[in-house]
Amino acid sequence: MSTMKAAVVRSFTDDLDVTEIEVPTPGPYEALVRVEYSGVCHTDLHAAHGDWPVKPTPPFVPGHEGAGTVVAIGDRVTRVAEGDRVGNAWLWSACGECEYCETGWETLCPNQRNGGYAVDGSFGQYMLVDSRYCPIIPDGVSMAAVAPILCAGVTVYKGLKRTDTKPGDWVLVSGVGGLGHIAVQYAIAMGRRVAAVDVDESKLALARKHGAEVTVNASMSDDPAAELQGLTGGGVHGALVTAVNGHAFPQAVGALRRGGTVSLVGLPPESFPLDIFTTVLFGLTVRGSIVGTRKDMAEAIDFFVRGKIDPTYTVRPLDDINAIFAEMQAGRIDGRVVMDMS
Ligand SMILES: NC(=O)c1ccc[n+]([C@@H]2O[C@H](COP(=O)([O-])OP(=O)(O)OC[C@H]3O[C@@H](n4cnc5c(N)ncnc54)[C@H](O)[C@@H]3O)[C@@H](O)[C@H]2O)c1
Ligand SMILES: CCCCCCO
Ligand SMILES: [Zn+2]
Ligand SMILES: [Zn+2]
Repeated sequence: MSTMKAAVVRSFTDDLDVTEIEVPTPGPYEALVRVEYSGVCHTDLHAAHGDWPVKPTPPFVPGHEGAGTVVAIGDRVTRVAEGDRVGNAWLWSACGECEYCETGWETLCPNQRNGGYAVDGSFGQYMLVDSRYCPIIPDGVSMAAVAPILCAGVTVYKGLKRTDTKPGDWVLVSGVGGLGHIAVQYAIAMGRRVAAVDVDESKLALARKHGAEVTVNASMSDDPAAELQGLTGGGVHGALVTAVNGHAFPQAVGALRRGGTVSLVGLPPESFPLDIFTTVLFGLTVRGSIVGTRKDMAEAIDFFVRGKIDPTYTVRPLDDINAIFAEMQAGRIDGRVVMDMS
């Protein structure tokens, strides 16, 4: 039995256990991947804490922004071969047969399996992927830099598409952390004008660095929504909320122009009030958006390959995972942390 180093969630209240575990064996449609880098998504922190109603079952290995090289394949695999560069993703697999899979909405598949949640993920030196769903990583790009695209990138790209905005429209990015700072870049690349809101000045500086025209610090504003309405000449046409605090959600709705759409992506385990009268009177749309399909993933990676997206990231060792989670919980991570799995 060969072993690998991995960070394991053994309980929702303890630190992750960085230890040696067995290297898995690929099933018929699976590939075994030597992980080179893995991004750390706030979802991994939610997972490790059991934040959500549908909880993972410890022990498990989190991580769904893993990038690496195929080292073994199952006997039914045709889409990838040994030596290919692939990633894992939240959408680890889907059924391919339900009404959602049949209509381009595999991300809504009720039979989907999720990487780093129901299936061990990329916080280890090896991981399994479903060869029919794993993202393909083109040659010639940095594995460390592409890792954040595998969740943060595809999620904000899809979430921006779901704001129903067009080039020249104002888009608010609420929360400019791992997802949000990449959202600013996709929005700019998609021709939108970007407003950004966060509660941390260094995050807002990062938003401006990546192209945000106006920024608002919600922790220093009496009414962030009104301020954004003023700064954008009547409100934003679309909003993408990636914030990890419920207060950001009604603020984003309040920042919308008449007829505007807010795409909810952030997942603080909370709810928020939605004013019925103004939602109806102003014809507002409030919708949830979950990661992206394989097609969205390929498109999001293509934006990156063409140099339109430049994730801000810090490379750290797997051994730092508990410190990384503590810093993330405290809002002290600018951009993305990418762990070196060598
Ligand atoms: N829907 C999806 O498909 C999907 C995909 C990936 C991540 N997520 C979720 O998105 C959220 C963000 O993930 P991340 O990795 O970017 O997290 P992150 O910790 O890197 O960033 C969160 C950001 O929210 C900001 N924030 C906190 N309170 C705020 C407030 N009141 N107003 C505005 N901003 C505020 C923080 O300062 C930080 O910049 C998490 O809840 C994660 O689970 C959802
Ligand atoms: C419901 C959880 C969605 C998490 C997406 C990947 O971060
Ligand atoms: Zn994620
Ligand atoms: Zn399905």
